[in-house]
Amino acid sequence: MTPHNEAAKGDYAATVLLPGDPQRAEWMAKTFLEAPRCVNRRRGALGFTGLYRGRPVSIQATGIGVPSFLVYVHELLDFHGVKTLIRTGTCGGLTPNVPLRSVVISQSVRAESERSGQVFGLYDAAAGPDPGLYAHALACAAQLGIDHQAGLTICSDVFYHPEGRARFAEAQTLGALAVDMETSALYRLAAHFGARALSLLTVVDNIVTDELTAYSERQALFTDMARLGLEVAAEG
Ligand SMILES: O=P(O)(O)O[C@H]1O[C@H](CO)[C@@H](O)[C@H]1O
Ligand SMILES: O=c1cc[nH]c(=O)[nH]1
Repeated sequence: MTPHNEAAKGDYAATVLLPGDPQRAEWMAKTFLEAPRCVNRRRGALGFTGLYRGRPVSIQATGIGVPSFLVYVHELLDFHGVKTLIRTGTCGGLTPNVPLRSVVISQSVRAESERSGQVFGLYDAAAGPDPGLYAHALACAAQLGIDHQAGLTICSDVFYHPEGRARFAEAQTLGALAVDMETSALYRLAAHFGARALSLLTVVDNIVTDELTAYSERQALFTDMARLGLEVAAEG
């Protein structure tokens, strides 16, 4: 048990999928895992453990933004000894070439703020995805016929920003594909603890074209990303 998670040692598998939204965590667990068991309800940050293709896998909701993410994932790594983290998040497309509902695989990440997620330098490691997980995700996505792109993603601390889309101009010149709010923390924290990490993101809106998916279609929307994350978890 930790201050934010009622699970006992041993309740989490060594590999944990990390959606932000607790409803996505519950849907993924009940849709894809055999014998899913809820291991955390504290603060509604639902966590589940079950089997995927006979191997133990957990799914833990992390909430919105780096501060929330750092709490839940630090405790998974430090207390529960988790070794592999696969974010199954959502993102906003930063280029018209990233189709709505497709999957972005974060090959590298830039935090919008240099200070984001840093605790006196603790997590200040040059960090990216685990090369093995990344390569495996690319191969699985191709094999499963999942519409995907891999590249630079941006991690922002602010969803509603007074500058609107203009604040992403520099990122767009760097070729950034999409923005989310947790991936830089994922890669930094995993590097600090010597864990493996990968961020998979479904495009739910596009900041350039103003296209938007409806929340009501989101379960079906996440099928590709969930399958991809679980396949990487099972074999990666
Ligand atoms: O859908 P999740 O996984 O929460 O991810 C994205 O959605 C939230 C913003 O709406 C942020 O957490 C962002 O990173
Ligand atoms: O526009 C978006 C969509 C999802 N997540 C974000 O952080 N931004």
